[in-house]
Amino acid sequence: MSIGGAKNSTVALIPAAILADTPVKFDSVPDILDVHNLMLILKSMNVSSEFKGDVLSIDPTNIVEAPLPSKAIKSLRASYYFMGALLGRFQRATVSFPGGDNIGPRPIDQHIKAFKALGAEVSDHDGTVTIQTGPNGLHGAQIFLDVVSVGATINTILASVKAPGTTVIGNAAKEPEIIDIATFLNNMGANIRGAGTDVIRIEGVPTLQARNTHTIIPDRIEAGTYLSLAAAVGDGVLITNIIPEHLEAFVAKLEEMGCDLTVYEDSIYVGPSHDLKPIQVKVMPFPGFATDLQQPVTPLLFKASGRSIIIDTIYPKRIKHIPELNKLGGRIKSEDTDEGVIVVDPSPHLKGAHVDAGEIRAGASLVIAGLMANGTTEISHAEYILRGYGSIVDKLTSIGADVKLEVEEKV
Ligand SMILES: CC(=O)N[C@H]1[C@@H](OP(=O)(O)OP(=O)(O)OC[C@H]2O[C@@H](n3ccc(=O)[nH]c3=O)[C@H](O)[C@@H]2O)O[C@H](CO)[C@@H](O)[C@@H]1O
Ligand SMILES: C=C(OP(=O)(O)O)C(=O)O
Repeated sequence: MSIGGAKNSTVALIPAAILADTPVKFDSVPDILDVHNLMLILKSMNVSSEFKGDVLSIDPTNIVEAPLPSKAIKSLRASYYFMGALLGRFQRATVSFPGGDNIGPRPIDQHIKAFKALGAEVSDHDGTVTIQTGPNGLHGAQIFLDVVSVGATINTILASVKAPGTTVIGNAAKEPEIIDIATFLNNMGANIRGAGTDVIRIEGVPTLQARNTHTIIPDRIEAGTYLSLAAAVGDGVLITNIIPEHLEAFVAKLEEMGCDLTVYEDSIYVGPSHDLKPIQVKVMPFPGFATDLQQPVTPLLFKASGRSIIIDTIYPKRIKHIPELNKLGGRIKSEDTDEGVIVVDPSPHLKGAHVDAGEIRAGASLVIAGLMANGTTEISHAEYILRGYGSIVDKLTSIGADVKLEVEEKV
């Protein structure tokens, strides 16, 4: 089975495309709902886009300022990248407050702090954020983020990449997706240094022009999800198109449990698991164990010989999967919802049931547990899963799972 392009890169690259003065092309684009919703948002600005195979072509050369469709904006978190991208393009932006999955509070104060430092005025009325600049537009600035935020780091890059002067982002997030966005922009003529470290320096440039197709990095969260699935129920599965360096913390934990993994240059083989040990996982910003993988790893912990503990320091309220997994026979509880402590006890007798996805990664954990369980599991609100797992039915079928999608709804 092969991993697709990273959702969290793609959903930033598409808004970033409107900064270009030429058409832009991406390949290795995952066929996920978030991409289709972003294409609707582009259309509302007269930006044409075409998605064929795994190539997405975007032509922003006739872009106009227009109200953005609020249903599409609310369907995904990453619509906040239009704040930074529109600011970079037009020196102003009006975007409704982004949606995204319910995984606890998700403030955007650090994004706003950065826009203000770059010279913008920001106001928020009835869920719509209006960002304006004076006659001189944006300018470079020194910004130190109070919390390590992927979204605020990328949004600051988008807003400042064409702003005259030097911008320095301190305490920047180091996720691989940030490097991917910087690579795309630098290949168009941007001057961004330090992406992937916690200090990023940007010299503003007047124009960005695409000269080649940008290949999106593989999705490390999709990869981690299928690694967990393969370790939990597989009889030997090879997962290809992986950058193992992006999954070191995750792979280390699976090895600590006793999973049988062989890591190659760009693929990982997962052998059948026997005698798994419990683990303690503390979620951290990259290169730590990703919060987006705490739910997908949980069903695997059911197979361990003792109690495992997960502490989600990033989203302590990311617990929508718990009651649903328990309906399948899981034995999980959230002990301290302020600290994000989740306790997972051995749960060897899973039984199919009707459960609700609730959000993307909770949904992914239910798919894994459903495949581990005896009998049939029916997952409602599967559209959350389709937000981020391209061709999931085909991929699961290719490794022998019996899965079907009954109704394909948009979020
Ligand atoms: C589209 C996308 O890339 N989504 C990912 C991104 O979300 P997102 O970019 O929204 O997450 P952040 O990295 O910004 O959030 C990290 C932490 O900082 C806090 N925070 C963030 C911004 C802010 O202005 N103020 C603030 O307090 C958040 O509440 C959270 O506790 O990174 C998360 C953390 O790896 C992942 O779970 C999401 O899958
Ligand atoms: C929470 C996630 O996505 P988003 O930030 O797009 O809601 C995720 O991918 O796990």
